[in-house]
Amino acid sequence: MEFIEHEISGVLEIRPRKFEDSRGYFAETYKRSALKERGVDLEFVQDNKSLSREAGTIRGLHFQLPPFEQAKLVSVLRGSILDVAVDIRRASPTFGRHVAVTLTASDGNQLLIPAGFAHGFCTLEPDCEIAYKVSNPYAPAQDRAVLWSDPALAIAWPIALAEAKLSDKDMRAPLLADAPDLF
Ligand SMILES: Cc1cn([C@H]2C[C@H](O)[C@@H](COP(=O)(O)OP(=O)(O)O[C@H]3O[C@H](C)C(=O)[C@H](O)[C@H]3O)O2)c(=O)[nH]c1=O
Repeated sequence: MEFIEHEISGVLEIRPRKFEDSRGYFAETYKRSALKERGVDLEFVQDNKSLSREAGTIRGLHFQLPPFEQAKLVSVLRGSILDVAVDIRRASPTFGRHVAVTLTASDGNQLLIPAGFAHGFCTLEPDCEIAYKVSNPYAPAQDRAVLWSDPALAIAWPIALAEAKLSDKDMRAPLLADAPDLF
């Protein structure tokens, strides 16, 4: 399992080792002890999966407020996504900055996103299926979003505003500067 640091401390790209043979491959895609050895001691309590049928689908930027804040371990089962984590901790020196990493089923790379970050992705091809672990259960009352296309975030999404496919909820999300509840 290889760990790759990115611009914001705590956000880690993970590349599980693939054991390939004539049948295909085997990979350990999550090992608590390996994360703990890397200084990441998280207990994941829920697994999620989503399928997005069209390329250019945006899901996010979502987060849950304390006491149900969620760290996430994101994997791609089919297709490829641009995965984005935005630091929304007001006291953080990297508040409002983001990490964007292309995750693909073929690479098997993952993104570990600490609590205190808003998470979202854009699909890069049709029929993208993602699976992700979260460290707190779903809590609708604490579920929040900030606008994926907020100019202040300067996220280089691979899709024009008018072409993105997203939910009404995500269309109506507030700008980061206007978000009432952050960390
Ligand atoms: C997140 C979640 C949702 N739901 C229900 C609530 C809705 O009726 C339905 C679709 O939910 P939503 O539109 O929020 O799904 P996504 O847009 O994929 O949201 C996710 O997308 C971004 C990328 C994330 O990081 C979050 O984990 C999550 O918010 O599933 C549940 O029952 N449990 C859950 O844990």
